[in-house]
Amino acid sequence: MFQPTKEFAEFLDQKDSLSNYRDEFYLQPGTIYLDGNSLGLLSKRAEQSLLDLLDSWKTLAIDGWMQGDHPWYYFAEKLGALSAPLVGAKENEVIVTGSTTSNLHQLIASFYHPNGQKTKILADELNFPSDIYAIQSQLKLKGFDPATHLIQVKSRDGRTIREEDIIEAMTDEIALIILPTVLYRSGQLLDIERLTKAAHERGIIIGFDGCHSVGAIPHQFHEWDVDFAYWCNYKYLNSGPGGVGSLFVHEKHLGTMPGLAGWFGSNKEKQFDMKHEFVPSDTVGAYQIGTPHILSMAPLVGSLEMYKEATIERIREKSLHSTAYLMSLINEELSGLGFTIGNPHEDSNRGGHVCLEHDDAARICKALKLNGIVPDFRAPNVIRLAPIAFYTSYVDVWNSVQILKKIMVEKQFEQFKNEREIIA
Ligand SMILES: Cc1ncc(COP(=O)(O)O)c(C=O)c1O
Ligand SMILES: Nc1c(O)cccc1C(=O)C[C@H](N)C(=O)O
Repeated sequence: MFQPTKEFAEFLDQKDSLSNYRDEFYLQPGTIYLDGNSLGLLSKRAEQSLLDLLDSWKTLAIDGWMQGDHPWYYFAEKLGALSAPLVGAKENEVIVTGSTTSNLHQLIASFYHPNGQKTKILADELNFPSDIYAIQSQLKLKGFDPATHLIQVKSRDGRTIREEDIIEAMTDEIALIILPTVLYRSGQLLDIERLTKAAHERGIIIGFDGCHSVGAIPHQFHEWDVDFAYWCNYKYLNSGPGGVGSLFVHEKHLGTMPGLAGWFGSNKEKQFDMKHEFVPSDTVGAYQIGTPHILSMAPLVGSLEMYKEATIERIREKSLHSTAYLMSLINEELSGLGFTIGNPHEDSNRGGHVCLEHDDAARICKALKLNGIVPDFRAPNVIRLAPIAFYTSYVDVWNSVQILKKIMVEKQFEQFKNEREIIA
């Protein structure tokens, strides 16, 4: 279905209905950026919305809370409502607040209610470390030993987690399940609907870390009955380093007390009554704690506008096509050079990046960077390559594989130590 020539890459670019978005991003000349799954690039619209919010501070000062195009008091709710279509949520189910890890703390504090023999938390052994640290510390706060109360489903191949194994681990002792939607290293996409159904049949609450899928893959969190989810906005959603995270809580759980209360979780009419009795918002806004980080939320305005236009369905379609194209070029051009494609191959199980394994991965990444290609390295042996629907062209993908081939044939990587940098 794909041809390995440059002309074919150019032909794909001509047919690409999202190609007009590329010029909206700050792409550095001479660089092909394949790391938008870790930190997305700045778009001109996101930059403008940040400048707009700065201006509201400049011109309105304290009145910016209730005035201007984006009154700060309602900004987190407004951005949540704008994000809702990306994850198949209702407007009152998504809020932009906190960071991925602090949101997970809030959600465990709210949804982990050990009771009788149901006292354990189920996760997987390949999840991102920060999630595991949060679970361990929340277990300790409840007086449990993570060594016995955190159950981590094992991977059979070191890359992926079998859904059957997860379901088998949903025993009578499990009170809460936390899983990634897409695994950060291998890019495996889990069947969220199936796992949610299996958890609920066993009376278990289930939540998902959507860092590696939201903005690349459409979800239907409300319809699938997912209890909660949380994600960052600085990867596919291009909201900038340290950009504020998001959380989803299913409508059926709204109207109850959050585990960690703070005045910005209040009912908005009552917040400034300054009473010591906390009255939570009846929306997902209840899960906020302190004052919203307005300037770190601002780029999302421009970014979400682009998603509204482009639609997450078209983005997923191009992303799947680009990663399939990348895999076909890897198979065609790099065979016999020691590479293995570690991500699932089927569209239904694949996230937004390609996981390329090699024993010399760390130093191949260094050689790629020297040649103007930006991947990232994940120990022990993974090069992650993410063609981003908004700004990576098919010619970029073609050029990247050609450069990688040259690096391997000329053994350019041998000039480096096979060790990661401080930030991999
Ligand atoms: C899957 C996953 N979970 C959690 C995190 C931690 O996010 P944060 O640093 O925003 O809390 C990241 C990325 O850093 C991630 O990729
Ligand atoms: N959050 C990051 C950061 O503050 C610095 C460097 C990278 C990150 C990341 O997001 C890494 C990313 N979660 C990963 O999948 O590895």
